[in-house]
Amino acid sequence: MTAPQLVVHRDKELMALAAAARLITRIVDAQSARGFASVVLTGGRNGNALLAAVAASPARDAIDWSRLDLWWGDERFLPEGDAERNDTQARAELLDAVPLDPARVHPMPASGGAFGTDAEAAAAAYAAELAKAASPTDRVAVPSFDVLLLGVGPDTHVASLFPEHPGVRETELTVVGVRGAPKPPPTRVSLTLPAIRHAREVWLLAAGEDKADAVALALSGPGPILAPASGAVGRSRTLWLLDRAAASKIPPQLYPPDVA
Ligand SMILES: O=C(O)[C@H](O)[C@@H](O)[C@H](O)[C@H](O)COP(=O)(O)O
Repeated sequence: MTAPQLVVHRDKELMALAAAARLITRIVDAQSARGFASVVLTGGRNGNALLAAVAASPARDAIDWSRLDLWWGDERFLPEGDAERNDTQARAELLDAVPLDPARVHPMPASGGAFGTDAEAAAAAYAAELAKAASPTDRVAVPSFDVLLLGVGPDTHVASLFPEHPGVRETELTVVGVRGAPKPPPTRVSLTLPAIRHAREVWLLAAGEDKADAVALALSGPGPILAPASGAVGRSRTLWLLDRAAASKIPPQLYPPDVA
């Protein structure tokens, strides 16, 4: 397991711009190497700010949008088109402005659709969609995502995996229904840690003073049950993208780097 890499930017605006540049480059590199790229989006303010910065980037069309697979790490289990849904917000920030192949965009099911209010059935359907896209070499039934983006909650939650809740304890399923989420809305669908950990790279986004305790706790290694963000690690890279405020309580032995 790779040690987390920390990158601290002056403020959340610069963090979003720098993360967008980083994501564009990572997608272009993946497409150049393998002909396509696979990215998992996150909800939340920092995730949306990153998408807005990609949309505004002069380099954005270096990406071949027709060869980009988009998935979601979690979704608020609300009716299709609801303004609070992560995919609704992602479409407004970026997706509706770029020529994606709709067949390669995989929103999580909405409530009131084919699965009614059954979040567990919706989760099982998304797990099946992920499994179909996985390759025989994938040891977990999800594709080898190039980048899996995660916002980090003030309680160290990532996706819809909350401290000491059932979802964060899941070790077999790749997608779960979530009920009673502390962050509204209460019913959600979420990737689990086994699915998250199958990503080549996991990028965690946290900005603002209100995340400083969560960042410091997650990086101190209390284990994923107490701090789900600490369990969100990539196979080849785990990158924390922070602003100074969110990094302000990181233990000194972890950051800033010792300058010889
Ligand atoms: O559905 C959601 O709400 C998100 O997926 C959630 O995991 C979010 O990323 C964090 O709560 C951080 O949100 P902020 O970036 O807005 O603080």
